[in-house]
Amino acid sequence: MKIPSLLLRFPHCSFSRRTYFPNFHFASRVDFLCIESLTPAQHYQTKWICSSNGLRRELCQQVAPDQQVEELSDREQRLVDRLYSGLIQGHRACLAESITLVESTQSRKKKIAQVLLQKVLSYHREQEKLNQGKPLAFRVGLSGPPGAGKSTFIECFGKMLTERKYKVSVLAVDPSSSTSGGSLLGDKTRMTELSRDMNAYIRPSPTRGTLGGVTRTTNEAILLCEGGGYNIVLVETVGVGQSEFAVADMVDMFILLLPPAGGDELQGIKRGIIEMADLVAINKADGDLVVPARRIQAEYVSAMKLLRKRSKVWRPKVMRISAKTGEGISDMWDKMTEFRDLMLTSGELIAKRRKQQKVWMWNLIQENMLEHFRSHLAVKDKIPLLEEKVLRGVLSPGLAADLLLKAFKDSL
Ligand SMILES: Nc1nc2c(ncn2[C@@H]2O[C@H](COP(=O)(O)OP(=O)(O)OP(=O)(O)O)[C@@H](O)[C@H]2O)c(=O)[nH]1
Repeated sequence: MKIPSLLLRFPHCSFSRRTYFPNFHFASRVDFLCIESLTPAQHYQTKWICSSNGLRRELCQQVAPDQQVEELSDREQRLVDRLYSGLIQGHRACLAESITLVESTQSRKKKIAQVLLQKVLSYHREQEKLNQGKPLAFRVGLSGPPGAGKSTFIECFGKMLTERKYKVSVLAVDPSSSTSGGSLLGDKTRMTELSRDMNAYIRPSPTRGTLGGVTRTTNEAILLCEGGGYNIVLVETVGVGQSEFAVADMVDMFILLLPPAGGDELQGIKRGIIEMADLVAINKADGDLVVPARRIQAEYVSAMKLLRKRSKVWRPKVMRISAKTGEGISDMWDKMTEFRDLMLTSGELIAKRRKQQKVWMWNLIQENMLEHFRSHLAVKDKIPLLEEKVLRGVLSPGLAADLLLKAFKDSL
């Protein structure tokens, strides 16, 4: 294996490079060694990481951008170039068009979208290197039951951030729109003031697709927003389904927004979501609702003490805010930046992002494999027949699955 370049090296550790690369004449002590190699034949980039735990190989990039570019027609290439340059110059129209492209289910458009994404990723890597390896944007997930005040909060919070010279993008994940035909997020006029702000970009939820599809495009939309210079990316979801679990796997910090109501009114909220929250904000702590908000805050503070510790440096916080009056919003941002800084300096943020990349990869594989399986010639025609036999009870589901899987494997 050709190992062309040494990227990182941290001193202070007892670890001999000679152990792993006998042909290399190494300096004696290194803590962490990271070597990247690009093997064009294999079409992927490999990163070798040595630590005191041994040597491991990580797959980093699918394909170098210029290898894919060759496959595009001149017209498609011009489209990629136009979107890319518009995007990195911060044109909102190009960002919107790029997100529409990644949301497309048409195979040619999907291919063009992947080329664009690769270009954006390369740009992203360069920018991160210039930023001393620190992430360019803070990715925040926001979830809460309908009526908790998410739009009111985003409007108030977003305006505060743009006034502080941040560029904010808001992405909505709402797979309910694909199943129920109506969108909980995005349909009505929400965040009217923020949507007029030149330093904010609001993307309503895509109106079709499975949860897997919507989350894939949301992950890609996050990258595009970051490429467009947005340094705060808010991903909003309704906390009554599965989407919030998917969102928690895309962001640096996960926030749960709750109204000052207990028990019955929060039935839809799953316990699991509370466990994922890095910060719980009890909204509407104004007027007559201050007292119930205090009570709910105390309840959550004690409940969260019992939860499993997920970070070495951060204990989830419970705060009271009012999105209507703006009270507590600035303090909440202070807590959020405290979280980001602690996670960054401890290395947990980077580790979390790496893990998320892996989850993302497996989600994509799962989704694509199933699609590939269902449409494969060896099984496509057999599926209706076997399904029907399973429905009539003349064939067990296990045996039907075995038959289909065998037909698929034999054809490989
Ligand atoms: N008193 C008070 N009311 C609030 C506050 N924030 C939101 N509301 C009200 O709560 C209602 C719901 O607010 P939204 O912002 O639409 O809530 P949402 O979570 O976005 O709701 P969905 O769009 O249905 O998911 C509205 O009538 C708001 O005016 C607050 O801080 N205090």
